[in-house]
Amino acid sequence: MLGIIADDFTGASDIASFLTENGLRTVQMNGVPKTTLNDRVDAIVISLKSRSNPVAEAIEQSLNALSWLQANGCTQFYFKYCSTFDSTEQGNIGPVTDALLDALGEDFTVISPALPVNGRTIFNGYLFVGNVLLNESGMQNHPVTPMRDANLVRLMDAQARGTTGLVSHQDLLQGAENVKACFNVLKAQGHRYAVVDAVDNSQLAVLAQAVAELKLVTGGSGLGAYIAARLSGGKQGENAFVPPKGNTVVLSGSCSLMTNKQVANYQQKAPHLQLDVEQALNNENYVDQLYDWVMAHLDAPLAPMVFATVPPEQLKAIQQQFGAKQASQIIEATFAKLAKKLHTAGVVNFITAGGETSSIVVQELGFSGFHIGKQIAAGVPWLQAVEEPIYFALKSGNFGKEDFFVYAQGMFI
Ligand SMILES: Nc1ncnc2c1ncn2[C@@H]1O[C@H](COP(=O)(O)OP(=O)(O)OP(=O)(O)O)[C@@H](O)[C@H]1O
Ligand SMILES: O=C(O)[C@@H](O)C(=O)CO
Repeated sequence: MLGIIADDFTGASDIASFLTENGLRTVQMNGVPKTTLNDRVDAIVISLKSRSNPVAEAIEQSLNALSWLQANGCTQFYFKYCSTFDSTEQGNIGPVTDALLDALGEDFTVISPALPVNGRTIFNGYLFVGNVLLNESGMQNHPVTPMRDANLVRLMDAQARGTTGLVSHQDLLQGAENVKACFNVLKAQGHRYAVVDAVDNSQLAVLAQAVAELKLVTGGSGLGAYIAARLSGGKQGENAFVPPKGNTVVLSGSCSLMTNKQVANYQQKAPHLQLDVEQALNNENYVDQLYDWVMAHLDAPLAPMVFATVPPEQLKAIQQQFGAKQASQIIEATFAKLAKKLHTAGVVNFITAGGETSSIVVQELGFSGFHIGKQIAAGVPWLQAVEEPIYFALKSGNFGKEDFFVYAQGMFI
C-alpha cells in the first residue's frame, strides 16, 4: 500500500485525484488520524498543513504521519509537495525529506515536482511553469513562499543535509534501467537526492518504473499518477461522484496569478465581497458581518464569493502596512471562522482557492477524511467528507482555467 504525506490540503486532493483516476482506491485523511483505518484501500493520503510552518513542526507532523501510515500497512511512501516547489527560506522540503529518509533507514530519494499537464516541467534541473522559469512565473511574488530561484539542485542543496545530483533528460530517454544506473552513480558520488528532469509525461512514466524499489519518493502529483498507473496495471478509476445542488460558497485566499484571473472573471458574474484586512484585524464583529452577507446572497444563481485575492502590488502594500505574517494569519483565521459558521447554517458545498486557505478551512470543519470524486480541473477533484454529504473543491492557487468557479458549479446534479 502506498502512503502519501502531503504538505498541504490542495496538494493532498491533487495527488489523491490522480491516484484515483489511475485505478488506486484512495482515501484522503484530514491530518494524522487518531484511530486505525478500516477501509480497504490501495493508497492513503494524509493532508498536513506543514508547508510554511517552522521546520521543526513540519518535521514532527511528517514523522507522525509516517508512523501512522506504517502502522496502517503502507510499505512505500511519497512526500507530496508543490509542483512549484513552494518552500520557505529555511526549506521544509529538504529537512522533511531528510527526516523521512532517516526514519525509514534510507539514504537516497528523488526530487520530482514536475506536473506537465499543468505546465510544470523540469529541464537540466530548472523548474519551468509554462514557458517561463519558476522565478519569472509570478511565484516570485508569493505571499508566504516566494520562489526566487528555479534551479532545483541549488534549492535542495541550500535546504537539505546532503548534496543533490541531476538525472538529465538525455538519461531518461534511455529508459528506466538507465535511470536506475544513474541513481547508483549519484549515490556512489555521495549524493543523497536526485533531481530528475521531466519535460513531458513520458519521462514520468519512465521514472515511475525506476523508483519502484525506493522506499521514499518525493515530488508532485505528476509522478504520483504514473506510480499509481504502474501499481494498478493501467486500470482507470471508478465511481467518480459530483455534488448535488445545494448552498454553496466560494472562499478565495490565494494571490496566485491564475486565482487573480479566476476571481476577476467570477466578479463579473456572481455576488462578491473583498475581505478587508484592517477590518479583520480590528473589528470583532467582522466574521459575523461576512457571514450575514454570504447568507443574504445564497439564493443568487451563482454562489457568493468572499475573496482576499489581490494582485502583487496591492499584496505588497498590505504586507507593508500590516506585516506579511500577521496579514496572512488573520485572513486564514477569518476564512476558517466564516466557513465554520456557514457549515452550521447549512452551506454544503465549499469551493476554496489556495493551499493554506483550503487547509485551514478544512481543518476547522474537522471531518476525518474525504472520498475522492470527479476532477473539476487537472489536480482539483470534488471531495466528499466521510462523515456527511458536505462537498469541497480545494483549488491549488495556479490550477484551473479562468472560469473555474462557474465551471465547478456547473457540475452539480
Ligand atoms: N490580501 C492579502 N494580503 C496578505 N496576505 C494574503 C492576502 N490574500 C491572501 N493572503 C495570504 O496568502 C496566502 C496564500 O496562500 P495559499 O496557499 O492559500 O494560496 P496559494 O499559495 O496561491 O495556493 P497553493 O498553495 O495551492 O498554490 C495565505 O496565507 C493568505 O492568507
Ligand atoms: O502541486 C501542486 O501544484 C499543488 O498540488 C499544490 O501543492 C498547491 O498547493
